[in-house]
Amino acid sequence: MTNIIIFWHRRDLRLSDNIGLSKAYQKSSKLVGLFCLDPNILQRDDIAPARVNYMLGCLRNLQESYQKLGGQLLIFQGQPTKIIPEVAKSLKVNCVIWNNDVEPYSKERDKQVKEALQEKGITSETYWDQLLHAPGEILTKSNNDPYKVYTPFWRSWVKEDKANIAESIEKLDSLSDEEINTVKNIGLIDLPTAKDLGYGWDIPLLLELGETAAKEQLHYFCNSTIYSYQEQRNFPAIDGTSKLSPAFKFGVIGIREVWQTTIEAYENTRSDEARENIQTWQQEIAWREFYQHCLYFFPELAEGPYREEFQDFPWDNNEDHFQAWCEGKTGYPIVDAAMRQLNETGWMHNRCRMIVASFLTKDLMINWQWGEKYFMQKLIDGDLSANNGGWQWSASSGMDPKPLRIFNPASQAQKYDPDGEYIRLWVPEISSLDTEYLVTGKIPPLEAHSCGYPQPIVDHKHQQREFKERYKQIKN
Ligand SMILES: Cc1cc2nc3c(=O)[nH]c(=O)nc-3n(C[C@H](O)[C@H](O)[C@H](O)COP(=O)(O)OP(=O)(O)OC[C@H]3O[C@@H](n4cnc5c(N)ncnc54)[C@H](O)[C@@H]3O)c2cc1C
Repeated sequence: MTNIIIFWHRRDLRLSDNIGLSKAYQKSSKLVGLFCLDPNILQRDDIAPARVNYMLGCLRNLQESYQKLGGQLLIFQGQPTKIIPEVAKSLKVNCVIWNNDVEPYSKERDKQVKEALQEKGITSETYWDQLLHAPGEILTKSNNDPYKVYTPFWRSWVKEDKANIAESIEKLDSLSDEEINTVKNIGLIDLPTAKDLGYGWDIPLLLELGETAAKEQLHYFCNSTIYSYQEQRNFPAIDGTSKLSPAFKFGVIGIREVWQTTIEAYENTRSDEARENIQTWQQEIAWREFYQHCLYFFPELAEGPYREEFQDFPWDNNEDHFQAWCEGKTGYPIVDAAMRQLNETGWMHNRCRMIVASFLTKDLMINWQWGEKYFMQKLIDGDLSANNGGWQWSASSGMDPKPLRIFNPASQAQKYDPDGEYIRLWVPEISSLDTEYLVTGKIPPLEAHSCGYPQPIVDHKHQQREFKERYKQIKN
């Protein structure tokens, strides 16, 4: 009789270029995929409906892919620490395999699952899959310490050889009905819809569901937009970025395949300029890895500011201001456009994420953790390491202590939305006003009033001075 092997999917909702899955397949073609809907995650108060919809849609797609190969992806609901060992025992498997993650919760959960399996005499194997370089592979030359600053991290990271695409899995042997019956009482369910779980979402998602769609998007991007990425990525009205972030978040695309595709794009051009553009995109892939390494080595980042002096920052934390920011009603058109894009689509352009994060922390002087949580409640790509990294960078509380950055919303809009196209799209009530008013934010009160648009809730110049004063105090 062929031994059954379990592969536990988590942030790797795909069959191709999946290291742990390939290793499992090498051991046995009677490989069953398992996914556990974990209440510790799904019942948190920072879950975004768009994200749950994307995840469940990709799971459905993955289930179909398993079926096409003759196998099964079983869905369970409950505590993974209980379910995984019980299912493994009932199916009499002797090995469970999964890919590692960097988040503090996942690390602790995985440790407990490993121990519970061990107690039942079942082995487990884990692999690094979601990163081109696992934590510990990129360390400072001087002390073998994790990097805390991005640029030297990037220089070391880019020099290292990258792994090849993992071997594909082909034909699978399915479980018998009898075998399935043995796990029915352990929380086996039919895959629910997001609505069933209370996360209805009727708007088209940023990216189509599943592995094939993510690959198509990657190839489309690497055959076209990537060649002008460096310039265009900063303009929110232009479709100049890959829009692959949800696929990265849930591992719907393999990172080695992504890298390989950028190398092909590089080799397909002789233009130095085009090559620079490709490298700029590769640098974003390295930012993603940098923040994951940071979270892995410094899990305290998830709890609060990395720089201790920020523990005592005298935030204003004005609830009305926070509400206005969330709803896109601050009277600063570029900020409001961005927040409405987030609320309406579950995604926000990177330039705008930086603008609204600076505005919340430096203009409204609201604790960045409020913004971090709000983003997680809305983003389709919401990811602890990237989100926390982005927020701490914007708040100046993180590990990359550059001189204090304060974004001026008007200069940002003048530079990156010079025709007010993005503002007009997302703040339609002011779309007929002069571009000058939109980008400077200086809308005459009467005109603003007749459009039903609010006056600025704070004065940028005043707040900027005030923030610098408070910052000086905490630094002393
Ligand atoms: C305050 C703030 C919060 C953010 N929150 C998240 C988040 O929750 N999840 C998330 O994936 N990204 C986050 N980012 C980073 C970035 O805004 C998004 O990754 C990007 O906008 C996604 O769009 P894209 O896929 O078209 O990106 P592209 O420009 O095509 O970049 C390709 C990929 O590189 C990675 N990447 C790009 N920029 C960054 C970055 N600064 N940090 C880490 N990874 C990056 C992403 O995986 C992205 O999909 C945040 C940035 C800021 C300033």
